Amino acid sequence: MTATIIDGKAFAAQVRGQVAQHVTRLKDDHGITPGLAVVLVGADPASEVYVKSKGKMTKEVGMKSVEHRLADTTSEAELLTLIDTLNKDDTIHGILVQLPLPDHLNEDLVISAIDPAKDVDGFHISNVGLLGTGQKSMVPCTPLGCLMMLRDHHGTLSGMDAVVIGRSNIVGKPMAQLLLNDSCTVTVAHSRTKDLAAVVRRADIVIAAVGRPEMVPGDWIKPGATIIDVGINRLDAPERGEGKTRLVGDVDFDSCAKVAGAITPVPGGVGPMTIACLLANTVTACCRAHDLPEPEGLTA
Ligand SMILES: Nc1nc2c(c(=O)[nH]1)N[C@@H](CN(C=O)c1ccc(C(=O)N[C@@H](CCC(=O)O)C(=O)O)cc1)CN2
Repeated sequence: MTATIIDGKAFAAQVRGQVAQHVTRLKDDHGITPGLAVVLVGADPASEVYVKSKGKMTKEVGMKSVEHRLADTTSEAELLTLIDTLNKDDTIHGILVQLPLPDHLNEDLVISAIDPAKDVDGFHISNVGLLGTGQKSMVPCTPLGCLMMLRDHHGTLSGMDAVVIGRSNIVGKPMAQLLLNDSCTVTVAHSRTKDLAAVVRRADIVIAAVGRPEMVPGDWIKPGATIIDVGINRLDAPERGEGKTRLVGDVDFDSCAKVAGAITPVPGGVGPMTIACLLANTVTACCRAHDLPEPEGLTA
């Protein structure tokens, strides 16, 4: 078998197109422009790239984009004051603090300062609780993107056996919750899971989100299974020239693609969906703030 490649880059462009249509409607029919504020503390090179990309795509879909770039010496009090100002700003519907934060800042405390209604990352404890109880919430962008790709590929996920490898608060746990809400039978595997190969082998859906390059080999995969690879690992690639690198996922793409029914590539799979879903969440937050119907197909 050779797996179908699920093209996250193309799908993300489609989602951004839908977001742009909703933005036009909000502007034309209601005089409202959705606004997203992104806060970056410090100068982590990867975060710089993601924040720049978020600003560019926010503007491309017609939304207001605000960027706050703070020095890595910024105190917790200064950051909390900025969040408070953004919480009170009616032109801002979504607030995102880029992670990771410098070590001296407490991520939990910072996230808990964001108004849950503007928490377009879905990391606030109120949103975690709402998702966990199957209620309307803001949903973390990466798992939402994975869910959209799975629904698009399969239609319904009901009754499917899903294994999520990784139990992070940002991906693994919310992903498991979303799959459960879609009536999958869900196993969350992690570093202490016994016989991980056997656990993965029974899955119709494998979500790999461990952050270990090419950890899942093809002989762990049930023939025909769908693999969503969340890993983004940068490896040295001297074969491409001095100082060159290449990106790989958490699954060994070549061996897995021979067995799976469908697979997301890295790059060009889950990554682009993360930013598309951030824009979708901002439109959703804007509609909720103004008591307007939510955009269909862009929420969980
Ligand atoms: N507050 C948040 N911080 C972080 C999040 C998040 O969702 N919220 N996620 C990641 C980083 N991230 C967005 O912020 C992100 C990661 C990767 C991509 C992406 O498109 N990746 C490309 C490859 C890019 C490259 O060449 O390096 C791909 O996979 O094709 C987008 C967004 C951590 N922080």
